[in-house]
Amino acid sequence: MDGVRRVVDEMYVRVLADPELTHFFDGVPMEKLARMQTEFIASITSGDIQYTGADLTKVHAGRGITGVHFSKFCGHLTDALEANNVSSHAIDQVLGKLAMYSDKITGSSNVDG
Ligand code: HEM
Repeated sequence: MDGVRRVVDEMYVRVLADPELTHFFDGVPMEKLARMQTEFIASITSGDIQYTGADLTKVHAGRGITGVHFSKFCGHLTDALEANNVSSHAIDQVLGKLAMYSDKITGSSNVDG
């Protein structure tokens, strides 16, 4: 969990510095978000951890998140994983799992992605 948390913190530094993504996080309690995101990523990469946060479809609905935003977000995660010396094989596995959630994240705004 500590390793995942390091990666997640680094990812959100990059996401918040991205002019196309930062406004989505205005007013969002980032400490709680980082905690839940850590739990979520840990849960999809290890069978021992259970995600206890909000339903991903509900929490992202109505925010106007497109496939382009989703891809950029995953790009920042990739950079954060690389910066923490995660192997490219393991990175591919994480990205492959996350790709399965893209419909939940982008919802009905998935028009251009
Ligand atoms: C693989 C992609 C993604 C995953 C796995 C993911 C996962 C999560 C998780 C676990 C939460 C916390 C839920 C809770 O508080 O219980 C969350 C919240 C949030 N996500 Fe995502 N997310 C993804 C992509 C995105 C993208 C691309 C955006 C916007 C560009 C985004 C914007 C948000 C916002 C604004 C919240 C905070 C909601 C709130 O607390 O009010 N997410 N996400």
